[in-house]
Amino acid sequence: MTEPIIKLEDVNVTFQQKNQTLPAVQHVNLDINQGDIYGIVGYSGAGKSTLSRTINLLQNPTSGKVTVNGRVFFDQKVTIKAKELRQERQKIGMIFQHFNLLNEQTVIQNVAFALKHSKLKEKEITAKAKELLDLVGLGEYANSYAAQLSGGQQQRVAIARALANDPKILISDESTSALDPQNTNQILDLLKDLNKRLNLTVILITHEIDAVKRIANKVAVMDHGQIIEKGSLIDVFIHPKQELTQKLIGFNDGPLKAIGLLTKSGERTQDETFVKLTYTGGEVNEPIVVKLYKDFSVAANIIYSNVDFLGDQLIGTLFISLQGDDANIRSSIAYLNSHNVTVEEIQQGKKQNESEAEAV
Ligand SMILES: Nc1ncnc2c1ncn2[C@@H]1O[C@H](COP(=O)(O)OP(=O)(O)OP(=O)(O)O)[C@@H](O)[C@H]1O
Repeated sequence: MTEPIIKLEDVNVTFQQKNQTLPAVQHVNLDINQGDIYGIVGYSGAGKSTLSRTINLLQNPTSGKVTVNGRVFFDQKVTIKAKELRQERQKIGMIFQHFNLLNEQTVIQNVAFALKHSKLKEKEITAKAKELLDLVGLGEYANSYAAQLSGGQQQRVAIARALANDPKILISDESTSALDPQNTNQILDLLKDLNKRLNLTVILITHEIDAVKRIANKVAVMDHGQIIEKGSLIDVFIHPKQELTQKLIGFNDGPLKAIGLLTKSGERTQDETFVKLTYTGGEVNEPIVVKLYKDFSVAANIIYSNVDFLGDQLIGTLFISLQGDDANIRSSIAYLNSHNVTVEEIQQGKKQNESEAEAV
């Protein structure tokens, strides 16, 4: 297995504020692989920016270990010389909510500015800046002034500037937070495109879960300086374990409440088995309800169904009640499991009580 491009081991950052000690980042362990789009999501103050700044030592950890591109930057103390750190930082581009462009300079001058200290000659710098502007779809705006561009276009210039030194990693710290939904999606799609074309590793710091949903393949949820949940986007979205994760992703507990109420009111009989089915796109190509009835004599009533997208992956969710002979119900669940449908049985007692408690 290849080494992660970024490895954070038990990273802590503590700030002293007056007489108080503030643990901004606590015991963070994170492996980010080359080519990942890693979403780091959480509410304001969770420690996301501070954590991302430890990657290039813009913020020194209080303790822990930071390894980037195979170089140990920090191991309980800074372990890299200042000059080498400057070189290594060039491999890590950053973009922010505010574009920080030089408004009185042209777009191409803004990008060329990042190459000022490179070994390239002036002509080469101009050619490279033009190439970068083409890459972000702004070639025709090269000679416009930064201030004349829309927010989305200005963020594109900032992206071109961040890519000037051919970084392997791009840290996007709330880069779409100041943009309207259309520009947000265009910038996110550009990041995804750059990730594919350049094999660029992207760290997407955001409080907007939809941004993560649109382009990330991995996600970490931060709360009070800690990573409380992390993993592949699909796993975390389908099986969110922490309450905060459920809240962030807008986990719909309506179906559980409905099942609780149905059983409580006696509308449904005790011999029903309630299940939640989850499947990813293309995997369910037989009509489940018909199949269960025809082959297993199990009647399936749909309580709730939904389809959602994670990137371009379709995720289907179905809450159904199964009625029939117990052995047949078991066989039908086994059938579903063997057809790439995740089946979760809803323990009426437990989930019902939980959902009732929430409903009060
Ligand atoms: N340089 C600093 N000195 C003291 N406290 C700081 C410093 N930087 C951040 N903090 C504090 O650390 C905590 C985490 O801040 P951080 O900016 O990392 O959170 P965040 O999740 O990125 O939120 P936001 O999106 O609002 O910036 C906050 O309580 C913040 O006030």
